[in-house]
Order: sequence, then C-alpha cells, then structure tokens
Amino acid sequence: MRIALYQCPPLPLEPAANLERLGLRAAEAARRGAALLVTPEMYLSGYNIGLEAVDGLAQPADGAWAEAVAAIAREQGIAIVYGYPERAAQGGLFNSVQLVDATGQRVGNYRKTHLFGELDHGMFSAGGDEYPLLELDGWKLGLLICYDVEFPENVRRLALAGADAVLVPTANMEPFDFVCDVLVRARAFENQCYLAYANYCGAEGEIRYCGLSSVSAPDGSLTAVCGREETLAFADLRRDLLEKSRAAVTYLQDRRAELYRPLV
Ligand SMILES: NCCCCC(N)=O
Repeated sequence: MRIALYQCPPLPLEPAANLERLGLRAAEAARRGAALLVTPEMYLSGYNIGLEAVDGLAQPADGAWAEAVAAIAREQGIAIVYGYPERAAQGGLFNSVQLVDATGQRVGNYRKTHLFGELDHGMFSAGGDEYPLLELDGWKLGLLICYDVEFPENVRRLALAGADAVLVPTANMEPFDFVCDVLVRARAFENQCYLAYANYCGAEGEIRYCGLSSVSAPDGSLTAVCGREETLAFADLRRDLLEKSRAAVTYLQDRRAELYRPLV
C-alpha cells in the first residue's frame, strides 16, 4: 500500500485554508498512487494556539470538519488521517486524530493519551484506555500522536494487538530532532511494524518544528524521509518485506512478559 505524508508549516487558526490545501495535496497524492494521506498533529487548527482558541474551534469527531475531510477523501479516492481538536459529546477537549477511508467513511478516532508539558496540558484532557486497531486495504493500522510514540509501551501495545503500521501525526519541535532521526526508526524495528511519522516544518509562535518526517520499515530501513521543507513524501508499505523481517527479528515471540510485570 502506498502512503503519503504531508509535511507542512502550520496555518494556525485557519481551518478553511487547511482544508483547502488538504484537498490539493490529497488530489496530488491520489494521482501519484497513494491510498492514504497522513497530516501532522492538530492539522486543521494549528497546534500552538492556546486553550481559548482550542475551545472556540474544537469540534465533535462527526462534526463539520469530519464531513469536509470525508468529502475530500471521497472526491479524491484516498483515505486521510488528520489531526484536530476534538470536543467530546460528554464534554472535554482532546488532541485527536481520525482516519477517514476513500469512500468518506469515518474508520476510527484516537485521543492523545500522553500529553506533552504545559503546552498540551493547558489545552487538552488526556485520552483514556482506547487504542483503536483499524483496517485499511488489508493493513492493520494503529494511531498515536507525537509524544505518545516516545513511550515504548504505546507502540508495543499496538504491535501486540496486530498492527502492521503505526501512523503518527506529529508536532515535534527543536531540540527534539533525535526523536525524528533515531527513536521512531527504533520503534519500528523493535516492534516489527512500519511507522509513519508526519511532522510540521517551519515555525508556530516561539516553536520551531523539526520537519524530518519519515516512514520507517520493520527491517530498520527508511522507506521515506523528509528534510526541513514543505514536502509530500511517499512510501510503499510492502507485505513481503514485513513478513521477511518478522521471520528474522522475533522480539515479539521471544518476549518474557512474566518478567516485566513489575514495570507496568
Ligand atoms: N519530543 C517532545 C515534544 C513532543 C511534542 C508533542 N506535540 O507531543
């Protein structure tokens, strides 16, 4: 399955402009054979926008933004994973991502469980014990958001549940380039899955984003890697490579879970 990552500078507080460029990039990605397009974290609203703006912009998972993204997905014939501020029906604001398939159906929604510093804690509640495992074109997909991927337990949990790939919309900033350069690649290898990391580039207020988006393969290779500029990157997820790697690297089978329990 070919996937596309959209590495872009944020357009904070401009959901209409973000939807417009999403449509353009979705069309380009579909033309170039991608079945799925992944955007950065909080793509529709911008990330470093503060509680007042999040409270004013947040929408339910099935709100107008979801309908607009579904229309783009349906029109261009491509699935989309996008970040947005979610207002839960029972109240509460969450940093969320949603997968919409190429027919415009909402496939699954995930709320960021590991909040980063005052930046996240000042805007959102943490998601609960819900890590959806979604299916698209025969691939089992997990969703995480930026800081989530820096906790090995999160990727391991999805891998043990059967994830072939973990999709990670991100807003990772300087000085955390190491996460882009090393950590996400290690997460893919140690869990024998693909890992797609779609980051911002450019700046948002005092934040300077790293860019360096990538798709890491389970054999440790980089299937796609971006620099620090706006980029639409492509990667082919290969079932033969996944199976060959899993036959050679058997961490998941060799685990001694009974020895790890005190770590939980
Ligand atoms: N790598 C630490 C920064 C994480 C930022 C975020 N958006 O979670």
